[in-house]
Amino acid sequence: MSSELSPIDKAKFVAAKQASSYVEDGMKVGLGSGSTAAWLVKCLGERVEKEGLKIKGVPTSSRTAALAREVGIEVISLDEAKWLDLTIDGADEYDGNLNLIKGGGGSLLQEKIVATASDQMIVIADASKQVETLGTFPLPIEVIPFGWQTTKTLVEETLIGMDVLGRKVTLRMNGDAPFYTDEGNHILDMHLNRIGNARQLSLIVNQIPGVVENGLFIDICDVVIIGFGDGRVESRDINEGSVEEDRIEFVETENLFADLND
Ligand SMILES: O=C(CO)[C@H](O)[C@H](O)COP(=O)(O)O
Repeated sequence: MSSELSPIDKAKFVAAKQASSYVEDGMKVGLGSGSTAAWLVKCLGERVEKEGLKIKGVPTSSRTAALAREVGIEVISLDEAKWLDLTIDGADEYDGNLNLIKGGGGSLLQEKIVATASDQMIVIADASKQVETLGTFPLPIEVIPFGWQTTKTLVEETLIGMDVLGRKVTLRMNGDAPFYTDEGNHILDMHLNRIGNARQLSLIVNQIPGVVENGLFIDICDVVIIGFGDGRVESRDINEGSVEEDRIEFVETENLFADLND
C-alpha cells in the first residue's frame, strides 16, 4: 500500500473498507461526516463504479454530500428516503456500551437525526477513540445563535451538581469568527473530562432553551468497527455481544489510497 499513509489513516481506511461490505444493492444508506466517514464514501464510490452497486445515500453534512456526488453515489434527502437501512459514521469517542460522543466536525445534529432514522448504525473508528468513560473529548452541543451567551450561562449552571469533572464551556470558533453548522447554529464545547451519567446529562442539556441537540449518542450505535494500522479490523456488535476479527488487504486498493491522499 501507499507508504505515505500514516498508521492512523490506514486504521481509518480498513475500518471504512470493512463497513462498506455491509452495504447491499438497493439499500438506503446514511453517510456520516468526518475523515473516517470520507473514506467510507470513497470505498462505496469505488463499489458503485466497479461493481455497479446501486444505493441511495443520505449525507449528514454538506461536505459529505459533495463528496458522495463526486464519487458517483446517488444522493437523496432524508425526507425522500424517510427511513434508512443503515448509517455508517465516525465518532470522537465510544465506550464499552457503544455509546458515543460525536460532533467534533460540527455535524452532530444531522448525524443524530440520520442515525436515529436507520435500522442499524455502524461506527467506524481507529482504536484511539475507545474510552472507558465518555468525556475526555469535549462534548459539543448545538445552540441557536440567538442569545447563545445566555444559553452558555444556563449550560454552565446546569453542570453544577452533575457527575462531571470539568465545567468549562467554550464557543467553537472558525478563525476569528464563531463556527456555524450546516443548520446555521453555533457549537458550544463542554470540557467535562469525565461524564459519569451520559444518559442523564444528554436529557438535561437538551431541555435548556436554545440548545438544539447534544453530541451524546446513547443506545443508537449497534456495531463499532475498529481499524488498526496493520490492516486488522475488529467488529463489536452490541446486540450479539460478539467481537469478530478480520484483516483487510491493502494491495488491491492502492489507487483508492492515492485518491484519498489528494
Ligand atoms: O462526529 C463527527 C463529525 O461531526 C465525526 O464523525 C467525528 O468527529 C469523527 O471524525 P473523524 O473520523 O475525522 O475522526
